[in-house]
Amino acid sequence: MIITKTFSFDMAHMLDGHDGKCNNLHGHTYQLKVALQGNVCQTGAKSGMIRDYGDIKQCVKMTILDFFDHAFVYDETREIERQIATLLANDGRKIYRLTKRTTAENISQVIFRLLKSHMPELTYIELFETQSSSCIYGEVDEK
Ligand SMILES: Nc1nc2c(c(=O)[nH]1)N=C([C@H](O)[C@H](O)COP(=O)(O)OP(=O)(O)OP(=O)(O)O)CN2
Ligand SMILES: [Zn+2]
Repeated sequence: MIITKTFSFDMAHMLDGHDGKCNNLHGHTYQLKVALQGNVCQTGAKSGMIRDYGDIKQCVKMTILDFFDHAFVYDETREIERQIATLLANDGRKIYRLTKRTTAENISQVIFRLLKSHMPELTYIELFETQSSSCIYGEVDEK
């Protein structure tokens, strides 16, 4: 049995060196689906639940949304992205640093690993960059 919960956040990024429009600074409203698999609790306040949806919400907020929502997420290996991030940070704006390109694939890996350390039942995530483009990343990929 798998339970899922879906979140939304807005994020600015650029794919420096991309051979198309994504070379430019732009943003997306990402949809993040998290999926958890585990034993259903049999007793107490959480009886009948794998994990309380409210607890999942709290965890995703504190671990992901507080950092990514309305942030400029950048690849520290790219000079121009670093310069923009520095400019924004010096003016008190929200930035988040990755050590690689901010593709859906790479962001998914980062998000999965951050969440997994707080929610061991996490099985996979699906990150929608647009309504028609998503990346699924999970335990199978980790092994
Ligand atoms: N495999 C990947 N390809 C692309 C990524 C990515 O993360 N992984 N990212 C981009 C850009 O960020 C771009 O903003 C999104 O590209 P695209 O889907 O082409 O954008 P559209 O606005 O045209 O999306 P529609 O859903 O088709 O309207 C590029 N490629
Ligand atoms: Zn994009």
